[in-house]
Amino acid sequence: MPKVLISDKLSPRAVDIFTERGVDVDVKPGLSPDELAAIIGEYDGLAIRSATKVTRDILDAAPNLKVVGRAGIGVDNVDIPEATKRGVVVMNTPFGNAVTTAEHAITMILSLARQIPAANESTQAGKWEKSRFMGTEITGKRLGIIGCGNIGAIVADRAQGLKMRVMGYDPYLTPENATRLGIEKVELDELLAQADFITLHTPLTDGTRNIISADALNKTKKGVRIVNCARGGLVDEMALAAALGTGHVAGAALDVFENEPATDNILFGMDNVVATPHLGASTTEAQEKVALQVAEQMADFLVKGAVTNALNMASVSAEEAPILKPYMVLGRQLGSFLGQVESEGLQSVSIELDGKAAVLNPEPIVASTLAGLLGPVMESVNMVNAAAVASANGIAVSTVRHDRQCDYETLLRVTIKHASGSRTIAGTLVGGDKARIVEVQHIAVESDFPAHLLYLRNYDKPGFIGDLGTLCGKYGVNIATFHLGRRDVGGEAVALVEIDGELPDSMLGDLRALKQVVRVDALQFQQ
Ligand SMILES: NC(=O)C1=CN([C@@H]2O[C@H](COP(=O)(O)OP(=O)(O)OC[C@H]3O[C@@H](n4cnc5c(N)ncnc54)[C@H](O)[C@@H]3O)[C@@H](O)[C@H]2O)C=CC1
Ligand SMILES: O=C(O)CCC(=O)C(=O)O
Repeated sequence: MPKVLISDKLSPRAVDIFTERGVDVDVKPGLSPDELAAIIGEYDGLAIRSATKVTRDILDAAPNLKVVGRAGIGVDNVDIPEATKRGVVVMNTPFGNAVTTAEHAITMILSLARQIPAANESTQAGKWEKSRFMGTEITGKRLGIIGCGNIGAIVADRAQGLKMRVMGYDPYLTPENATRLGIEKVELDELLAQADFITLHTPLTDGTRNIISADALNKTKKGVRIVNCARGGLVDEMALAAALGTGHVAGAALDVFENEPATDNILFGMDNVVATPHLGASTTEAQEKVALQVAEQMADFLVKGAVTNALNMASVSAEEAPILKPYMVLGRQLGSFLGQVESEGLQSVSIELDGKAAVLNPEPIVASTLAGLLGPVMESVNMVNAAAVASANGIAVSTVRHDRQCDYETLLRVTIKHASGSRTIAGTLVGGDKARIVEVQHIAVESDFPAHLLYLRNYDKPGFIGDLGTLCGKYGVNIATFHLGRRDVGGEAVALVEIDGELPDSMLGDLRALKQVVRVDALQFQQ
């Protein structure tokens, strides 16, 4: 039974879902990095929110880890490139807390406009400072949204309900979507110059770090108010403190900070600052949704092979997973055959899907084929990183889905081009799920993918089988199955010979010396 660790505070519904779906679960929030590293080796899955940092050190200590599930949106606490290298799928729940976070941003806008937190504190302290808390109306004010994705779009909708005029800066926002969302699409400088309120809703990336810098703040309108419910690091906190100090920025409401937990920060204690401790996603409804969703996704992956909302792998639905699985095995074995035969100078790979295979989601099949192909040549290649590894090594990958009559009910063909030529192999599924070779170099020949297979290219001449049998006898190698194919009588031929156990190295030399033999490869297949 797969085993998952929940290392942050998640709704208890997650435990129920894991248990109902056949996954063992331990709940241990608040572990230090060392404590987590000491136990993570036992687990197949790790479910987190934002407190757990999934670093290279944690991944190094997790040889069995297959999936990290983030109950939330931002995954900047997970080292995705390192997870990918190790074949660990990283999933998030991209929608579960979006409404709640957008509502927090709207709350922050209103809190700033009417100075609610400070007014509350003063009133409850027995002061009656009516004239100190003069507010600003938000009706008709310009709201600039930086990042108009899921959350930004919901903020735009709610702000329009409050009669704000909404503009947005997002390089990936199409004019059509901007019109549909009622957002005036502008460049960053225009937004900075015109907005009365600026709210941030981008991920933290190299492109967005310090997007609100000292320079950007200089371009803003005097009296602007700034809201950040996305990530600390988007706003330069020193520059913001300076701009608040001069009064150029009238107020800032921050849910997120450069260093969290933020127990000390240059902005704390300033009159016009509202701060919350990363509460954007903290409503009962959102936490229920993300916990439930992450548990469902992780359990479906670990139990059925379904992949949903992964950031480093193609999606596979729970319905598709059992159908795709045998094709992924077939692709891996065909790839492995070619990868063992031809390991040098790979230039391109073409994966053709014919018959029933042509209507399937090709991405997982292609990923598995590439993992099989590159595995014998490169270390640490897996389904999760195979496409990236191929691309990084300049190997062009193409997929062809044929819409034509096929001799087989279903067929996969893999063709590679390498420095000195090309190789091709095709396979089918027998009985719906058993991988079988049906062609090598366009020569019809049938074989399973046994643990040990001799692949011989020879000439179709009398004496070959006798010579091969004699050598096997001499070395004590038992032939389990024997399959022959030829292009034409007396011409190029192929033999696929299943043997019981590994081929002795010295026998390989003797086989290659046989006069009818062109090449011999001793192949091994994962069972
Ligand atoms: N405070 C909290 O508790 C929460 C914070 N978040 C944060 O909110 C962020 C946004 O979440 P979603 O809207 O769901 O993500 P999303 O991926 O739907 O939207 C992000 C948008 O940012 C845009 N973007 C990327 N680079 C940009 C750039 N350089 N300039 C302007 N726009 C850029 C993208 O095109 C995209 O439209 C998350 O990445 C997460 O860090 C999310 C949930 C809760
Ligand atoms: O889990 C949380 O409380 C934080 C949520 C968040 O920041 C996110 O989903 O990106």
